Formats: sequence, C-alpha cells, structure tokens
Amino acid sequence: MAMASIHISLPTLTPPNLRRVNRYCLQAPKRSSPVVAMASSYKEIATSGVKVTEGEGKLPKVVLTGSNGSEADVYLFGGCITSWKVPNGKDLLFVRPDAVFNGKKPISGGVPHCFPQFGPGQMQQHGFARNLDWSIIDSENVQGDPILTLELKDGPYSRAMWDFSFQALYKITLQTKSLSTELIIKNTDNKPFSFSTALHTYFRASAQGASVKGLKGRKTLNKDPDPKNPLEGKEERDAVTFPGFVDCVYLDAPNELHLDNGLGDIISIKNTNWSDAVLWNPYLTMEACYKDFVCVENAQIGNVQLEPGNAWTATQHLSIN
Ligand SMILES: O=P(O)(O)OC[C@H]1O[C@@H](O)[C@H](O)[C@@H](O)[C@@H]1O
Repeated sequence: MAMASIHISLPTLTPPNLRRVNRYCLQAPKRSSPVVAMASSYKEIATSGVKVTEGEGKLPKVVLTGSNGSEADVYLFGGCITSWKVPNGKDLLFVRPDAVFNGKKPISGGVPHCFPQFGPGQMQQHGFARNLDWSIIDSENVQGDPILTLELKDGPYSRAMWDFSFQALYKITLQTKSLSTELIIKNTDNKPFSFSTALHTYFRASAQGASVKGLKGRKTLNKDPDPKNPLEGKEERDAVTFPGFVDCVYLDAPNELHLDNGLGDIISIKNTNWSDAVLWNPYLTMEACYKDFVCVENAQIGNVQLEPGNAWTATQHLSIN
C-alpha cells in the first residue's frame, strides 16, 4: 500500500485571535490504495474547522466548517469543491446526478479545475488537473474561518501530455457568507510554458429563472451552434438568461458578475485576474439535470505565457448578502 507522507508541526496559537496554523503535507493515497486504511492518518490533521473524511467512492474529502454555520466540501481528487453551504443550510453549488467518484473520471459538479487547457485541444478536454489527486499542504483557522491550501505538481500522468514542471497552489477560504479561492500557477521548469485555465463552477439554480448580470457590451465567442467555429459577437442583454442550450465565452469579462440563481439568491462572483467568463448550460443534452444548474466560469481563455520561476495568480470570491 502506498503510504501518505505527513509532516505535521504543532499548531501555533497567536493571541488574541487564536490564529491556529498547521503546516503539513498530506499526499492523497494512490487511486488503487484503500482509502479506509488512511483514515487514522487523517485524524492527525488538527486545525479547527478542517477535517479530512471519507467521501463518496471512499475518496478523501476535506470538510471545512465555519464558526457561523457555513460549510464546504473539497475532494482532493481534482482539488474539487463540491459543496458550499451558507448558514441557512442552502448549498449554492451543484453536483450532477451522473457525477462519478471513482478517482478516474473528473467529478462533474462543484468547482472543477480546467488546467492547463480550457476546452478541447492538444490534450484531453479541460486538461488534467481535474483528474489528479491534489495534496493538502496547509490549513489554518483565522477567527473561525477555515482555510485550506492544496497543491498539485507535475508527475508522470501530467508529463505524458504536458512535459513541464509546475506547481499549482489552491487556497480556499470559507467565511460566513463567502467562499474565496486563490489559484497560483508557478513555472518550476527551466523553460517557458503556456496554459489556459478556468474554474468550471456549477451553481445550483432553476435554469429557467436564472440570469447573469454584468456582461453587457462584452465580446462573445458563441459555441452554439458550432463549438468548432465559435461565432464572434457582442452581448446586448443586461441580464443573460438560459432559455435553451448555452455555451458562450465572454472575452475581457468584468471583475464582478451577479448570478440570480432563480431560487431566491443573488450570488456575487468577483475575481481578480480571471480575464474571461464562460456561461454553460447543456439543455436537453443533459435532460436529467439541466434544469437544476447553470455554470458561470471564471476563465483565462487566451494562453498565459510563464517564464521559468514566474507565477500567475487569480482569485475568485463568491458571496451572498
Ligand atoms: O463535460 P465537460 O468536459 O465537463 O465540459 C462541459 C462544458 O464545459 C464548458 O466550460 C465548455 O464551454 C463546454 O463546451 C463543455 O461542454
């Protein structure tokens, strides 16, 4: 059995905020390893509000619990946040009913990563980051708000399709009414590389009643009807709705969008450095669930060029009032 490598330093308590910090490295077990056998190791992670448990398909899942009743689930497989519950108990994210938790196929729902390629291209659709086990490298609790940092590095699986050394750091902060992430991509190679990326966020919604504000006047690349030849255009609507199949890239999108999920919530989607946005709803191509979600994705569609030693950082801040 492949054992996890865990380096744990004692928690540091810093009055008056009792800021508690754990620094450790927990490698997710190899996919063939029995996850149950790792459970005792998970218990050793002792940051308040951060607990590693066994999730669906026995995959390791980190549960973040805020002191005011918010909660988030994060699967190490794919570094995928699958649930974000606000204090009233509503889960604002959506996982498709056809999602599999087998450590092989990407988890279809929540906030999957698309990296180092958005969409189709030289490698598999949306790249490999959603198909790999991320590692926990840090956790903190700051005044009741749990913070988790995951890491993904190159390995044989990624090298086979993208032959570069990289480090991705993904810091997730849960607050009472918000869920924030910071993604840092660092070129740890001795040659430049380029990538595109996205956070493919699935929001629980009534697709019929949902709309997104903030995109008026932006350039569009509409993948409907032909994804291979996206139509260039300009968004004319104040509120973009989902009356049928939607698959549209918005170039140079603003730093804040507002999603009305049609279920009584207005979700603010703020970002820094995610240059573009994508709206997606599969309509009848996913008859079983298209009515229940919309994807609003912060994306970087054009390639980012990174020189050795350089890093690219982007943040997403989801919040409700
Ligand atoms: O089914 P996947 O690989 O998760 O992708 C879903 C969709 O993801 C969206 O981001 C793309 O714009 C769509 O073209 C794509 O169909």
